[in-house]
Amino acid sequence: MGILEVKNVNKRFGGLQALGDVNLSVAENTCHAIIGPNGAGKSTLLNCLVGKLIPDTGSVVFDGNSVLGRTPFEINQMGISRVFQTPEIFTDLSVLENMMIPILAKRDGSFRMHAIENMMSEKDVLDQAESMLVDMNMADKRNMHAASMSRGDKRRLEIGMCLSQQPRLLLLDEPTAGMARADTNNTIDLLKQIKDERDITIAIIEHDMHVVFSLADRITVLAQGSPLVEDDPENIKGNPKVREAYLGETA
Ligand SMILES: Nc1ncnc2c1ncn2[C@@H]1O[C@H](COP(=O)(O)OP(=O)(O)OP(=O)(O)O)[C@@H](O)[C@H]1O
Repeated sequence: MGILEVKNVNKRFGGLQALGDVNLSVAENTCHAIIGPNGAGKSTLLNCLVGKLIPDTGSVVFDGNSVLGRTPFEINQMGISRVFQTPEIFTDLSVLENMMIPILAKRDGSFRMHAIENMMSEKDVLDQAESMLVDMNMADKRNMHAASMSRGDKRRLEIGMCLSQQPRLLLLDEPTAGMARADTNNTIDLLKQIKDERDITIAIIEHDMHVVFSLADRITVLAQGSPLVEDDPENIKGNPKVREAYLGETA
């Protein structure tokens, strides 16, 4: 039994079957990649896991509890954190202030913007944020304006902000989209480090096969809304069905 169990999930948008009978089991403390061509249903599936979409039928169970019917905030409190394609950071604030926000939100169960004014007097929150910046190799950037960071560093900060909430499942939605190769490689190294050092499960959607094969322990290929195959990376690489569906090659 995986930490995340998706069973017979269906989702239609009008006449379009975006997800058809999706089954997915993500084992605890592994990195599970979900790949597939454009329009295969990857983002729709991810949205069903975090409460942004509700499946028409089927179940989504995290650590023995259904996520269906819960708000994105409640699902986050259950231990699922999501990193979006575009970094979701506060560009007007410093790197340190950004890191403090999710820690405050987790502690208080909500976050109000005026809390920023008194944030620096919160010694425990400050210590946790500083410590996470050290873990992310960003301590030297603590006073930088978040807006002035590179795309790779913004993503590093955002991943750190997610981790500061101590999630058990980290969902990554194309974490290296739009990055230069050097930033992509730094992000791969960071995610490998997170995998090795933390008690965490990672599910990743990614188009860049270099990223997928560097990180994934298990891969599910979606095609036209349904799982085509699930296997280990080595077997996925050589699978003619995958090449045909995903790479557009004939077997
Ligand atoms: N809100 C929506 N309303 C109508 N159709 C939608 C909606 N969201 C997604 N779709 C459609 O559902 C299908 C699956 O889309 P989805 O974004 O999940 O695919 P994807 O695999 O994530 O694609 P990509 O790799 O291009 O991001 C597509 O045909 C898309 O146009």
